[in-house]
Amino acid sequence: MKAVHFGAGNIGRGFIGELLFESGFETTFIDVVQPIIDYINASHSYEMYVIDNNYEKKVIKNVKAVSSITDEPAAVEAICEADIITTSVCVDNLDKIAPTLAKGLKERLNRGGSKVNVMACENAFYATDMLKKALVENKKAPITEAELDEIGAFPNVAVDRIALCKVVDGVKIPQIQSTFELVIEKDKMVDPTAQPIKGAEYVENLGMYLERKLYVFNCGHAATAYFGYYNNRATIFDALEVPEIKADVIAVMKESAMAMTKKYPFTFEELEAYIEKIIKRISLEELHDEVVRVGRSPIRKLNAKDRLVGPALLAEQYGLDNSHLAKAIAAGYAFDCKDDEQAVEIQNYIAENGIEKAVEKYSSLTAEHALYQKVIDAYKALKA
Ligand SMILES: NC(=O)c1ccc[n+]([C@@H]2O[C@H](COP(=O)([O-])OP(=O)(O)OC[C@H]3O[C@@H](n4cnc5c(N)ncnc54)[C@H](O)[C@@H]3O)[C@@H](O)[C@H]2O)c1
Ligand SMILES: O=P(O)(O)OC[C@@H](O)[C@@H](O)[C@H](O)[C@H](O)CO
Repeated sequence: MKAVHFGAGNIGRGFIGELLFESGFETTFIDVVQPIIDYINASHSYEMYVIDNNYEKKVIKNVKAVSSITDEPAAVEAICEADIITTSVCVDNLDKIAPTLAKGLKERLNRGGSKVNVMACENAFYATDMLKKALVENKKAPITEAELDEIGAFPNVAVDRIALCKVVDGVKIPQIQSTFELVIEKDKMVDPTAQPIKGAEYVENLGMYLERKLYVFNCGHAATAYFGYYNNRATIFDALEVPEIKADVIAVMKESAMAMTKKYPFTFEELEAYIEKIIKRISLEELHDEVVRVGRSPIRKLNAKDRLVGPALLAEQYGLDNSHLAKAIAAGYAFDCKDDEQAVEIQNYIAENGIEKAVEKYSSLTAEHALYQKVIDAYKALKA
């Protein structure tokens, strides 16, 4: 069995690549970073380490890598031959992989190939749907929605594993936490009874798992990163060592959890137990997970559908308290990390246009939302 995975980064190699290997796939990674491609091809294997298991070394075999920049025909060929196609490139890059993927799927269709599952393993609100939209909208390799439906199936996915890396000789080597969850939208698969990736869960009600992951876990994680950054803490562990930050983060997660209980059949007690488990996982000292990694790409994270504004709006819709979420969003707007392109863009925009216009532009909030003024007030309080 053959797999194609776009993005040989922390999650690509440290999570999806491992599960594909354990499930018997021969995986072709498609990436744009030549040193990673060369490293994988040197031995057709790669190493990864399990942080919370005494850095146990795992070797993942039966892999190769191709560059979509210098060898797109090889990428297209791999897509034509694949039994499954996955991605983990960050949703901001889905439009960049779309032309190569579209070219491959169109060629597969022209050759009369079989229908293939395509899944975007990204932290976002229904990332596979976003990928499908990017495929249809890409101008370089036109493909219609009808053609996509003829050659592919597009299940959404919830993806959970803390995957970091250590740089050795210029190559990022994945360092992962043992706990993981990969939840797949069963009814959208080519064959809803098949379970091609071992270790994954196949469910009919993905929404509740996806939103719990993004709106509770990633929500609390991002809040920790932004509060921590504001308070000059380097890592998530350091941030959660500060009792006030920890209390605020738990309050943020509970506001989000309360909204989840209105939308889905979760009890608040279940979600409290989930929050406790997540706080334990993210505050493991050995992770050395930097607040700048967890807070990265704030334009993406402050989007109305993403992990902070998404649950805050949901809480508002149900008439629930979202004041701690508003404070976390404000801290996101205060994230002035110079090494993060998106943070620099937001800071420049705020400097030129003010926080009000920034909140309108990046979070699509207007004075019609009660949340709008709460975020602005919280931001001004932070800056006072
Ligand atoms: N790291 C985690 O703990 C974690 C956990 C769950 C989900 N995720 C999600 O997984 C995705 C990837 O995160 P990551 O931490 O692995 O990031 P990463 O930066 O380590 O990996 C991204 C990879 O994508 C590659 N890439 C970028 N643009 C590309 C393009 N146009 N074509 C091909 N490859 C391209 C990069 O070179 C890199 O190797 C994100 O959506 C993230 O939200 C991450
Ligand atoms: O990957 P991002 O940038 O969407 O979010 C940063 C972290 O919250 C994220 O990578 C978590 O570590 C991961 O989602 C855990 O499963």
